[in-house]
Amino acid sequence: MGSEPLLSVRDLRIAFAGVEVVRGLSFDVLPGEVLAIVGESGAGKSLTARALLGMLPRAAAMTGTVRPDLSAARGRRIALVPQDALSALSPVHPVGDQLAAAVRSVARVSRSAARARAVAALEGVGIPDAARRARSYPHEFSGGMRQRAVIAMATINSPDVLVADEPTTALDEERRDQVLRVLAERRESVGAALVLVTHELDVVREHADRALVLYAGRLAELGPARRVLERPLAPYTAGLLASLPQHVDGRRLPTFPGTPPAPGALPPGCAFAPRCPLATDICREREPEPRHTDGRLVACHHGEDR
Ligand SMILES: Nc1ncnc2c1ncn2[C@@H]1O[C@H](COP(=O)(O)OP(=O)(O)OP(=O)(O)O)[C@@H](O)[C@H]1O
Repeated sequence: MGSEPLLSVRDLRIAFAGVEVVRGLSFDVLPGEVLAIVGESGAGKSLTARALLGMLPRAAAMTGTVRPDLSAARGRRIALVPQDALSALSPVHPVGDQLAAAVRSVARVSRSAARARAVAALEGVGIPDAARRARSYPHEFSGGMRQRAVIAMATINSPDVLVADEPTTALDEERRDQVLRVLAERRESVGAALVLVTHELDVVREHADRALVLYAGRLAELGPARRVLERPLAPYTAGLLASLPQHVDGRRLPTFPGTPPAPGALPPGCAFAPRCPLATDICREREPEPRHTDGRLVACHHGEDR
């Protein structure tokens, strides 16, 4: 892993109709790393990932910076592995043609060379009899095969950064493991960094180098995935872990009640304070800024006390 970031996000804010849903996020994506973005539904994971690609919904107002802006090099330097392969693939073209078109969109190569690369890419994600299956349409593929085909598509031009937004939610457990394995293999073979949006902490544990934990559109904790999971410093991370059937260091972690606040109705101070077992007056008054603590960034007034 090199040290110069591939992407630097600074004070990213995303709002809809004047209501901020991503509220001042700063982080880097390092070459070759797997950075997991985790948090509950509505935390701003997808929007953050989409901001990296320059693919925010039209109604979104964004401020802050994502540098460099790779949106014009989408498909070449940065590529998306979407949640739903069916909507990402055209229903009216054979899968192999779509992969070949992706090759030809960035490189001047003959049709037959592009086609050969398409077949090799399908082989690379474990599609059996790839030369024949390249002529099939997406609806003729199983769900797992389709998801592998979009991984082939996203990696076919060897991008620097892959962004995968909950790439396995539509699949059963067995296929989920398969698809994550294929994604990890392909990512490694093209040497891309991967930004992996997920709400599954076992996926983070198995696949990520670093974890960015979001709560209500803000950074709660960012650091080496194993340390964040083994010894969470933000009470929110600890609570997320506790929602899984497991213990950390043999200790039972405290669970927290309630649900995240609606974006337009944030409490004063720390957005997590109403659910937090450690909350004190300062938490209800002032939003904590991320601070360097124990090799990571933690946004909690009591992060160091844990
Ligand atoms: N097009 C949109 N218009 C209005 N609000 C939106 C839009 N897209 C997202 N939001 C809101 O922005 C917030 C963050 O959304 P985002 O999809 O990034 O969350 P998430 O963490 O990825 O959640 P999930 O795990 O459910 O996908 C949510 O409150 C969501 O309702």
